[in-house]
Amino acid sequence: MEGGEETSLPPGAPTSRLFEVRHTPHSGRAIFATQDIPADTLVFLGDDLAVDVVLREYRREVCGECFGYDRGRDLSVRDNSVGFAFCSEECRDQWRDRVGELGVETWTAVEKMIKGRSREDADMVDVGLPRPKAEETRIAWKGAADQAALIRIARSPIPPANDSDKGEVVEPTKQHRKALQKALMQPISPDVLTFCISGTLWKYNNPAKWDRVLALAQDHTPYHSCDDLSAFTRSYLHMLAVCPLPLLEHITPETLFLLSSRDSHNSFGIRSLEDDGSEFFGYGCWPSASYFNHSCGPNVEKARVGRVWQFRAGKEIKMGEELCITYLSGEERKSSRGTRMKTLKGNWGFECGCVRCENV
Ligand SMILES: C[S@@+](CC[C@H](N)C(=O)[O-])C[C@H]1O[C@@H](n2cnc3c(N)ncnc32)[C@H](O)[C@@H]1O
Repeated sequence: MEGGEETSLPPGAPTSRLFEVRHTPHSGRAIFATQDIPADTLVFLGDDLAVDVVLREYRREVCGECFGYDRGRDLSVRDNSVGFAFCSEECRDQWRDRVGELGVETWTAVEKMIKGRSREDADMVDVGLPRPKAEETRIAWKGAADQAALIRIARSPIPPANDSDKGEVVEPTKQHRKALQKALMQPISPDVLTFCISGTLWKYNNPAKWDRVLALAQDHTPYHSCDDLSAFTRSYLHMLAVCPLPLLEHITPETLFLLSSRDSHNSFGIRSLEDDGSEFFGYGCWPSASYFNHSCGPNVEKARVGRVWQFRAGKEIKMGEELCITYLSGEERKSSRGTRMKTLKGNWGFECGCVRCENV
């Protein structure tokens, strides 16, 4: 939304006596100081993590709940059935409470599928390939729909013969079971699958908060490449093939696409807390924290403490000034204007209009 015509606060936007969210002509919604803010003031805590991915290669070393990490050592509390490790029993219990009984069942079913494979398929890294356009994306999801319909029937419970309220029941046949087997034989992309499961479970557990995700800035072409898009449609079918039955109606192309389209321009990297964040463990989407725009000369510093982002004034901020963080990683911040512009355009899809870039 551009042009300042919209005045209402989007659901889930951050609120504070220190700042307000307003529309800007060129960079969407942004956060502006409503009073002078002294340096080092804690301006906001973002604690509403909605979707998170701990990359498969870090699952033994990074706590599934608080993202704690001990220099690459395997964590002490392993929950092999769900495929996560935790730094303490407390973290494991919190994780189980958060995902709920259906969540635990889901992760268990998915882990069983991944472990049953002779070879784990790696997620592709495909930076720089052409992104599938909206029409290609629509066609790919439509292509998955026919197989999805067969899998749903293969997994539908058959009501007892004397059940008078049968409705339109299609009995599963060989064709339906074959579609399910075919889906299971497709390569698994564990990190894409994790993203899809995490988001679907969050939506299932927090239906009233879904509008906070929908309110975020969206990317209409969120898939990095055709391979990435295909990893999502395969993950959709994998989920339909193994997730517990009560979750099936919640696993839809619409939900998975909306998750990607909002995550794309709003996710934060989950990185190591030391070494300038050199280890990239995964990423997550915190809707309230997604209203900070980027500046190449930011006045707000962000730091992750467990599952929470702390935002602090990095310098004195005057009333009316925009509060900005940087989206660039350590090394990227030191690069030239041209390189920064290219990185921001490639990763976040915008031409940086920050004061540092404009003043060159
Ligand atoms: C995490 S969101 C920030 C909040 C966003 N402005 C909104 O309305 O929801 C990131 C998006 O904000 C916009 N944005 C952030 N920083 C910007 C900047 N320095 N120049 C131009 N656009 C920017 C881009 O559209 C970017 O993809």
